[in-house]
Amino acid sequence: MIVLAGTIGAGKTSLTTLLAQHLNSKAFYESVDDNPVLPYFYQDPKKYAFLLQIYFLNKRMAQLKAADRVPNSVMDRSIFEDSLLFHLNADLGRATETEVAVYDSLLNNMLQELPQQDYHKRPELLIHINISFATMLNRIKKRNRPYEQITQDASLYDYYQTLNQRYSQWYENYHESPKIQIDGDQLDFVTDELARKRVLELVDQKLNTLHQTTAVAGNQQ
Ligand SMILES: Nc1ncnc2c1ncn2[C@@H]1O[C@H](COP(=O)(O)OP(=O)(O)OP(=O)(O)O)[C@@H](O)[C@H]1O
Repeated sequence: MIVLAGTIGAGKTSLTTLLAQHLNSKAFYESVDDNPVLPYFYQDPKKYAFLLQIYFLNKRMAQLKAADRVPNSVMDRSIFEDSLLFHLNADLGRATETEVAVYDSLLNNMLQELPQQDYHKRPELLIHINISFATMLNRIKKRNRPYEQITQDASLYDYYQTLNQRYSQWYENYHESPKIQIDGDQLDFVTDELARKRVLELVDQKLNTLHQTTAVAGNQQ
């Protein structure tokens, strides 16, 4: 299982599609437009932050179980980032300490579920698409989901900025699996054919290295 990571508008969904095609495998998407809680969350984050996380956690666990059965499956967001987003929301006063404690413990419990398959919960590779704050704002504007627009709610500017900053730190501290970072400002794999090729090359190289390491480890046993 390969998982994509990155802030809002980083291009996770698009790269998931590209990679699944490239690897001749299956893509697993978190559908955003039919998320019943998201518009409410943006309207009243304090009231709906906890419910939104429970919604995402439930969906992602189901997705993980389905993706686990497919070789080389590609997922459009990692379960680990939900925690990053929830902790940011909690720090902004949108969730109580108790809600955070309950969420953290539930996440932990769920990740330990099916212990015989525990290693499958850790992806083979995490791909972080790193974009600057300016690119993030452009993409959000261009995509035009009403509830994400800063013109609707000026406080979103700070939320997005902090989220973008926390992602860099989060990636540095991520050690659940092998990882690779793609420069999403430089490599616009959605519109630029050459960039697309380069990104797929980078991923192939990393996967080859990982497969070689696994083969060597296997031979030594
Ligand atoms: N765990 C979470 N907590 C709060 N909001 C979340 C969480 N996960 C996703 N979101 C929200 O859901 C929406 C979709 O986010 P996400 O980054 O997954 O997809 P995206 O914006 O389509 O990204 P991409 O363009 O990279 O595919 C955003 O408004 C984001 O803020």
